[in-house]
Amino acid sequence: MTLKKTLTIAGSDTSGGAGIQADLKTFQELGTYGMTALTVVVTMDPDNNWSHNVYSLPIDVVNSQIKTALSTGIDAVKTGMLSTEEVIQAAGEAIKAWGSPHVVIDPVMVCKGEDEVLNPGTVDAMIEYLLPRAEVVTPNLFEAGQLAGMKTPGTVEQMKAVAEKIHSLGARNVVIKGGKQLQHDKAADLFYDGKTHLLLESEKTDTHYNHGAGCTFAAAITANLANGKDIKEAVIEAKAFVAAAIANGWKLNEYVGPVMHGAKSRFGGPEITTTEV
Ligand SMILES: Nc1ncnc2c1ncn2[C@@H]1O[C@H](COP(=O)(O)OP(=O)(O)O)[C@@H](O)[C@H]1O
Ligand SMILES: Cc1ncc(COP(=O)(O)O)c(C=O)c1O
Repeated sequence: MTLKKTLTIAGSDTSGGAGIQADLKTFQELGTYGMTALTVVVTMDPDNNWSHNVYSLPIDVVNSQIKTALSTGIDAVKTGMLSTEEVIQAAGEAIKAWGSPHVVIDPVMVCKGEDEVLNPGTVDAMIEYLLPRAEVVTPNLFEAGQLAGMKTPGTVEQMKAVAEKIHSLGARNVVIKGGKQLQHDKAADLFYDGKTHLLLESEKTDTHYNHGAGCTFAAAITANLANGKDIKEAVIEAKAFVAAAIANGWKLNEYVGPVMHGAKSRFGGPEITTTEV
């Protein structure tokens, strides 16, 4: 049996819910063979309210992993937490040389909650090296505003304007995640392919146990693209996958509640409605 090969270039979340851990669990659930290029290791301090430590790997080590993985003939690539401009440039150049279209950019800038984990200046590098290579980019509201150089969108109309700006920077498709943040009765994301704005909606789960949702969503899109789905289908199915994962999120300890990456195959996923807006 030949499996489609998916690569994540991202950080390690030691707590297991986000980062490459989320990506590998998702790749596995969706029947692809996952490979990794680690950029940073994130640990949490149990003696200091679970505050985050971020340890960056040397650029040579990052490059060597990317080269190893791409040499195997990868079908789709995802990027997640890329700690420095140097790593963003390296990832972008390797993806360009690789030359295949299935590139999912999750422009991770902050972890959910408080901790700033990315250095300032990385936004410009993402715009230069990653957006022009993206089949799809998946910012949350804050990240979308940063990429567009506009204020953080707070309404669907504002999301549309921001999506158009990000598309003009070279990303072929844009999904802005309204998620829990957007003042809206559903969990709503805006999908823009350069022609049509589609609002994707599912029931909003009332939970704090959503750690890793963004990574899981982007990883599911990546696996779906590797498996041959078109971009719209890949995004809609990924939304159902992550919605099920959030609905079954659970408490790891008093600080963090990860999503359950394998929920959809066990319990099914919700219906996603799509409306042109
Ligand atoms: N409470 C929720 N109920 C259902 N879906 C949600 C909820 N929160 C987020 N989502 C969905 O999960 C996906 C990831 O979004 P989000 O968690 O906001 O990303 P990020 O982790 O990057 O901030 C999106 O499709 C979003 O709409
Ligand atoms: C390595 C890593 N990548 C990405 C994220 C972003 O996680 P989320 O999917 O919850 O936005 C985190 C947050 O802790 C992380 O530690």
